[in-house]
Amino acid sequence: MAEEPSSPSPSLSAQSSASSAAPLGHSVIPIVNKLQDIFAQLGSQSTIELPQVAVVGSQSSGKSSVLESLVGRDFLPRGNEICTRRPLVLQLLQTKRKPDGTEEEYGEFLHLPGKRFYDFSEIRREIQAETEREAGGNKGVSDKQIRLKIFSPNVLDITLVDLPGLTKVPVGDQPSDIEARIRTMIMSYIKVQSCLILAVTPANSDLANSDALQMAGMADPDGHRTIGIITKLDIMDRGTDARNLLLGKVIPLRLGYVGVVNRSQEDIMLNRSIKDALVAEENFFRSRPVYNGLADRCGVPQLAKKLNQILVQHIKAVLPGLKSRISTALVSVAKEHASYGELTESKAGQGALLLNILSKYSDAFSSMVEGKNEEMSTSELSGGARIHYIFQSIFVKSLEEVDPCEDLTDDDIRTAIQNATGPKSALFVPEVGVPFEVLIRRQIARLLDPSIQCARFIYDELMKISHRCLVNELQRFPVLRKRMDEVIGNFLREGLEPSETMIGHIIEMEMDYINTSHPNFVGGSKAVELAMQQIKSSRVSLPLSRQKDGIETDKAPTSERSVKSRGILARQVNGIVPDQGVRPSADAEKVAPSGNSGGSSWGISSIFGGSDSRTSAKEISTNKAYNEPVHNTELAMSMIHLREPPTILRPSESHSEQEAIEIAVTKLLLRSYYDIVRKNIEDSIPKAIMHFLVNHTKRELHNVFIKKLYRENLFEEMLQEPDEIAMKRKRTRETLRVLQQAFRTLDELPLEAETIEKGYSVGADRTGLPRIHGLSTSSMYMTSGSSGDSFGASPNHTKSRKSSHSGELQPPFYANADSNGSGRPHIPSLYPTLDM
Ligand SMILES: Nc1nc2c(ncn2[C@@H]2O[C@H](COP(=O)(O)OP(=O)(O)OP(=O)(O)O)[C@@H](O)[C@H]2O)c(=O)[nH]1
Repeated sequence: MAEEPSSPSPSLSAQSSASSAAPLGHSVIPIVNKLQDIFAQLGSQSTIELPQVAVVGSQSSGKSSVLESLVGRDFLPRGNEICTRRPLVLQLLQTKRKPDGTEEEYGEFLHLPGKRFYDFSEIRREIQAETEREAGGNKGVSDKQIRLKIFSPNVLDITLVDLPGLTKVPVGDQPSDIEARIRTMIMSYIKVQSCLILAVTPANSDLANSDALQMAGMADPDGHRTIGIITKLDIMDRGTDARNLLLGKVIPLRLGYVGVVNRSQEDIMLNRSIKDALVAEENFFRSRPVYNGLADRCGVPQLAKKLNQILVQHIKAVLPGLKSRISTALVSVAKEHASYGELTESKAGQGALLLNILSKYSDAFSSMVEGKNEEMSTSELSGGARIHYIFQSIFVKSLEEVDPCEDLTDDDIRTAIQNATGPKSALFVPEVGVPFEVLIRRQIARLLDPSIQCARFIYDELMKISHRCLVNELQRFPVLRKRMDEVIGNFLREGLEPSETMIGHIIEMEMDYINTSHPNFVGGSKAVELAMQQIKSSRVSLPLSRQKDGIETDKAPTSERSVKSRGILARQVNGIVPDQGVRPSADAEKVAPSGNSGGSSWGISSIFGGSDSRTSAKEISTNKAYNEPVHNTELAMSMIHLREPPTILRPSESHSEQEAIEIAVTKLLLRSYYDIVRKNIEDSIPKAIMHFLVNHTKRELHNVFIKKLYRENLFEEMLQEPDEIAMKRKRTRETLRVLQQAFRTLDELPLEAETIEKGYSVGADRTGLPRIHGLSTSSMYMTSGSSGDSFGASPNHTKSRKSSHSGELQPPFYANADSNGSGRPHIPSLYPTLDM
């Protein structure tokens, strides 16, 4: 056994030499710890999954003891009765030795910031006290972490998590489902992909029943991040050893096993130090020939080194993601910071700032209206698109749906015709032209309301757009925002007035001159022709019985009649759908066959100023009106009494065919002309609104802002910012600084680190050990010659072992590295039980 006489008693401090074998790890892990602190400062620790090492196992399997040995100090509550009852997150941080060679080791709790614990037994007491604060004094378990940092020159940089041990039977305050609860808690740590799992199983228990391996198998089925730890090698039954366990022959594990000997309860009671324990452990392995050749998997120092190597690779793997997260955060924080702007004190600076804001606002407003805004939503219409929608899909569509004759009954038309005839009606044929004009004006007037409404809608839209401009930038200037809102509100209201006036003019213009010469207007003769056709077809379509029974026919429900005549009447001429309900009145039907062929003589002249034989119909109605008093003549022989004219006079009830034609013609004319006006309105109202309101605002807004707000004496007041903004600016600046620092820290990673260790692929090489970027990890572990030697694996010894195994050229203490001795490079599944 080649012992190094000069070497100090092996403790973790001895690992500093081992760690120098893998300096890359040390260039990375401090960065991660730095980042951890940075993110803790940012209060977003949970957003980054930093690599951790969690210890799992059943109760009293030796988890805390393993951790303690790794740290090299006594500080964890340990023992048969004392268990881990809250997760303890332990961050080991390597510090530099002081120039005078002395070392300083201390712990610091997150819940007691700034308080350094130099006495490690005090740390233990604090852990116990803190455990009880949260989980009570009677075996209760809590998932609330205790966070502890250990600063020491004697540790490797690793974050470790000590977890409560798995237990089956509830004791003390433990709830009945304690096992399930602890499993869930453990799972929440070890399921995280960046968590390395130390699955602790005591050597004196059955590995096949190991809770630790079972849970690790669930969390890490591929075994990429599970290291098996076999404790209590010293108290195995006489005649048994853990060689096969360590070689993975019982349950193979990709990352293999490390066997350790911790202090026994007796050792603890005797206050045996960890240093002594490590010496004892070393002696233990040295004195057991069965463990010869397994130096790489025996002892706490080996575990520490192995862990560190793997951890480095883990960190490497998460770095790019980390970096991109930081840069994303950086971008958004920088943006937020920029939105708070810089403080501007000078008048000139304030003026420039104000001017800039006003210009940007006006530009943003125009962009939104024009649809050039970069932040335009893709989920809904906004800005100009909404304006277009209001014009086309609301305004135009609503107008298109209006039927000008919808609210005009035949009686209305008849009344209008008779009123237009005036006193001469009995003698002369009236013009349809006059009632047409009266009626069409009435219809055109109806267009005013929707047009005004349309303008108001657009006004509302512009208001909305204005509220959406520069929201972020103006956040810091509430006074300015308010003043700008006022200015633009007033300005838009002012813009609404001329547009409404213009709309009024447009409608009045349409009403003022009814252009019956419009080329698209159906015209009188065509209308008459169409009306005649309608009447004719409706008559043809009437059942014979109804034709005979005039009164009944007249009183038949309109709907029934219209439905029947619809098929024949519904023809579109010049864009006009003839009135489907038009039908001859009872009188008309009676009169028509009596030979008044006047229908054929109807033409444009008769409508717009011509004369015709409308007399008969009129006469009938007049006669009828006078007939009633005549019945009473015998009662008034001497004096002829006139019936009092009724206060309200209705049009004559007699309906001639001519009248029916008149009504039909009027409707045709109304529809045709209304169509022309509607098209004009649909076209000119949006134009008026665009010109007087929308574009006017776009053009003038900037000038108006300058005129109303750009006053030197107002700068101060308008650029006032709330305290909250100043605070936010300060906070984001700080966050930004921290993030930038984090980003730089990541950038400072030595290039070689990037290239040499690009993450470990756990594919095993021929040694059965994981490969790290093409390098066998064995070569890395081999650099720890001291530890190999410390178990007496002298070079010679090594050689002999090497040759004893399969003849392959590989380091001796890996000679049996393939977990099942088959030389199989890969262990496909983690837990197939291999019987020996
Ligand atoms: N002989 C011997 N005793 C050990 C070994 N490891 C741990 N022990 C003892 O086993 C007992 C439990 O050890 P702990 O380290 O507290 O075990 P734990 O898994 O952390 O326990 P819980 O936190 O309660 O689940 C203690 O008395 C230790 O001294 C070992 O390798 N050999």
